[in-house]
Amino acid sequence: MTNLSPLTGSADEGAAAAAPVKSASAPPSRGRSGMRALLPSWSPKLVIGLVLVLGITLFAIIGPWLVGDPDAIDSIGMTEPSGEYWLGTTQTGQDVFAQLAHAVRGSLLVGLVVGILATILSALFGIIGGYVGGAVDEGFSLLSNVMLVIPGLPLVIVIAGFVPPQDRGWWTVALVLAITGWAAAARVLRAQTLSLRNRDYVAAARVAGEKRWRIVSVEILPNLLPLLASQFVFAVIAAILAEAGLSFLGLGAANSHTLGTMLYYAQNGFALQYEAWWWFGPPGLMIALFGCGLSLINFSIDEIINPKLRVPKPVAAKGGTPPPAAPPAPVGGAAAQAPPAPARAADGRDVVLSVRDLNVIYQTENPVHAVKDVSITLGRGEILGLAGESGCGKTTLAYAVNRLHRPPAEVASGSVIFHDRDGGDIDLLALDAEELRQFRWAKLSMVFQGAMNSLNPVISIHEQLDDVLTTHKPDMSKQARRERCEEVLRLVRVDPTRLDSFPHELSGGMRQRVMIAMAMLLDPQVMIMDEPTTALDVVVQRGILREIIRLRDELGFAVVFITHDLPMLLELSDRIAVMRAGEVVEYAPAEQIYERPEHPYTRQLLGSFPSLTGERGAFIRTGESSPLTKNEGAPR
Ligand SMILES: Nc1ncnc2c1ncn2[C@@H]1O[C@H](COP(=O)(O)OP(=O)(O)OP(=O)(O)O)[C@@H](O)[C@H]1O
Repeated sequence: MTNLSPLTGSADEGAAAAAPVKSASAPPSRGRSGMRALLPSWSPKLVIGLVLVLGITLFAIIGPWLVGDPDAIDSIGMTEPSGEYWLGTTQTGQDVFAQLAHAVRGSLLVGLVVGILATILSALFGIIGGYVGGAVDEGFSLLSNVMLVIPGLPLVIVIAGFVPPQDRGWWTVALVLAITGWAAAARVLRAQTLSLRNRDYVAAARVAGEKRWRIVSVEILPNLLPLLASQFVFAVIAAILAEAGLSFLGLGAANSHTLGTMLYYAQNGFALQYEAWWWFGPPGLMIALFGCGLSLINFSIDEIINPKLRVPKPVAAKGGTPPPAAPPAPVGGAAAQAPPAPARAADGRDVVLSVRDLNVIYQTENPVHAVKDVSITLGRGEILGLAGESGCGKTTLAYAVNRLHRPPAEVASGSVIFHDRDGGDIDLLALDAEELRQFRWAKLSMVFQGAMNSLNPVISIHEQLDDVLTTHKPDMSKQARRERCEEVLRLVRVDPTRLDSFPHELSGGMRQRVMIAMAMLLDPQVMIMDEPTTALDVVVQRGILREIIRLRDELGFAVVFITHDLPMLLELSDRIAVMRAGEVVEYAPAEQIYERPEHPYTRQLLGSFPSLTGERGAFIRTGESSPLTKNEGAPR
């Protein structure tokens, strides 16, 4: 059995399959290119945050040049805001507006310096320690742990108090705050780095001989950027607040103007008692507005840095007219509107699932019509193969059938009806969240692409299987749940003593079988398997496929088996649907697909597998039984 090699002569067609599709329901694209594509969408939160932060920063930069000397004393004493003094004067006649301009600059400098220093320190100790490991990590961890257990504020007070007031400028305070403020962030970064360094792409970079500094800066650092950015923002806010607190205690930057020192002098000048709101109000408001602005930007940081988290906006058509909205998922009476499903599939089986004219579109800047007018009927106990080259829409179809698709994917039209064993029809596109939760897994389960990595590494196999039972069958006793878990493991030929193992203690094939066992736990009527054996070697793959056929024969569930491996499907399936660029181009019994393929694309797919015509394709060429023959129940 070979994997699908790139189809000769089909490069354009393959590109067409993956290319954004402009269809009647897909509005004209207004794609962003280059750097613009990297920009986040302008959410109100981000806009307000940026306006606040940039406005205050601008005031801090140019304000001090436009105002007079903030320390100049005037004999007019404390006066309310007026045309001459926009924010009034202090007890000693100093201009509050002039003080505010210098104070905002001072506080922002403290915040910026602390933000930069604390982020550098936390990145250095957290990321380097986490990646290098060993003695370096232990040393760095010890240091950050020590910094964490020392109570922060008293330490800041001691350090700040140690520096004589005349030497205590804003930079001294900033240094003290940075030294005491990096440890918690370093711990988080270390934990994240430990997890990232075991990822496959980092291992691949290591094997490829990349230097350590490059692995850290190119493979690991970009994944930590959202964390670093929010830690920076948090450090800036915390520093401005801490400086204000220190100054309020008289331990702040004695010879500098900051918002904290302004509040300190306002308090010492009895501004509250004199109800001189113009003295203590503006600095307090500035701190609140700047913190608020940074927090709002912080909300958008993940979206800015991680393209996966960007919420796609509906794309407007040229000329400002909104695009024709995709019809919403049918509700309520959708089953009635859909063409009635045949009671029996073509081969005489009862129908368990019927998909009619399903359309799924990824509503991105360049909408992708990934599933086009697909209609398929799954018979009870049938194995339906879904074949087609990469990107033709197989996974999108499977997800939409199970309502697992997420924005930007939208079901534009069509229906998916489940014909229950008990007689009722269930319109899957009309189920609400709770109905869907009860339906999934109990009646239709799914084995995902790369399933062997879907098990949680820190939870035992038993707990993971047990979770499914406790969720769907809360009345089942503990003993009965254990017995059912053992039973399904036996069904997939994994020793039940493995129940208490953790995923890493099992081989890839065993993990795959456990996932299939999990999908069978609730005795579903349909199982969708999305390339469940792709990552496995051929021998293990065949073993698992044989189990699937045996289990189907024993338990009678239907299977939708998705793969690009057409020869495998020919051996496994009753019927095969061949997909191309989102459409089902041929849908027929497996024998017919093999013997009399009608569509040129099916012929092209078949022709691309050398084993079909070579020595090893005996079953395919002659119809002779192979070790993997349908309805064969013999164990490996
Ligand atoms: N989140 C997304 N946003 C935009 N387009 C997407 C998204 N996910 C998938 N697509 C597009 O939808 C089309 C179908 O993708 P799908 O993953 O369903 O293909 P597939 O046949 O399952 O491929 P494979 O066998 O490689 O998994 C592709 O053109 C793909 O680029």
